Amino acid sequence: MTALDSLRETFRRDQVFDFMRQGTRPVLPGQVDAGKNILYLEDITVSFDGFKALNDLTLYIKTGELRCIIGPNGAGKSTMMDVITGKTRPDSGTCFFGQTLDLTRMSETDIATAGIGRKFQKPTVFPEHTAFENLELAMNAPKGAWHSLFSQLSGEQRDWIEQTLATVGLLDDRDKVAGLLSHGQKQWLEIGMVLMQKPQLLLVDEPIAGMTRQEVERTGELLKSLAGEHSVVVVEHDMEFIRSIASTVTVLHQGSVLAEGTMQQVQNDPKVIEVYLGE
Ligand SMILES: Nc1ncnc2c1ncn2[C@@H]1O[C@H](COP(=O)(O)OP(=O)(O)OP(=O)(O)O)[C@@H](O)[C@H]1O
Repeated sequence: MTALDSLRETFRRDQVFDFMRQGTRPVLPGQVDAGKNILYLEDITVSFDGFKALNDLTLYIKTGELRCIIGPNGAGKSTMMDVITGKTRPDSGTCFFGQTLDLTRMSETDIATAGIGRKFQKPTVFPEHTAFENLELAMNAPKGAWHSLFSQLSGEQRDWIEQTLATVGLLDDRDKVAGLLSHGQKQWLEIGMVLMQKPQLLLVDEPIAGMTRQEVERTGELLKSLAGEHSVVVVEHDMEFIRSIASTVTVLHQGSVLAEGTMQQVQNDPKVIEVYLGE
């Protein structure tokens, strides 16, 4: 048994919490009973026309950590994110959020409500609305735009929007329409929009594509600052960026975990070198 396998065995959810396997509890926002880990993917397989995009994938994300997922094109990174958010259902395997929420049995909406937010690669902000309004719309998204148009913000809601603007570095641009923000600022605004739902787990797809060097640095700082209060999973190709933010890196290859450890450990792993050189 390799060191990675024995680590997996130690943390297998069914060994640590086996009495809880019977079913899911009702979804209550903010009540995910995360322990040491917030996310448990075990033996996940996803096939597309017989091709295994994920192949017995087992992966755990610790509560409050910032984890980077890397891997060559087609390794299964997006498919893994799709399984976590309920967009893709696995053929087999389990995917638990906290110790009791079985994500494979929940709708995409219920998963989002339970506290998993995803920031896609392409920003989808509302360009005609200000940064402040974008966050207001995101806060009210579950209730619909109609509610947003005709409801008054409470002081608490206003504070939360302002606090989020500060977190993503857009307080000075709060009244600027999003269409006029720089590419990097649009990305931060969208991260802010996801944060409005107070997710415990934040999934971020390739956050720095197309950013200037300075924007890349600020994005790294932002993601690091979100870890702790949130668990953050970042899929990214840029090794320099990953080295600057991640303490733990997981390398996917052909739908499974090839290696896991610090950037230095995975970089020196002969299996990883072979896969990347072979690209
Ligand atoms: N809906 C689908 N139908 C058929 N094949 C798919 C589908 N989605 C993904 N695949 C295949 O599954 C494999 C894994 O794809 P996935 O997008 O998860 O990889 P990735 O690691 O995110 O790649 P990239 O870094 O290029 O985004 C690829 O070979 C892809 O072609």
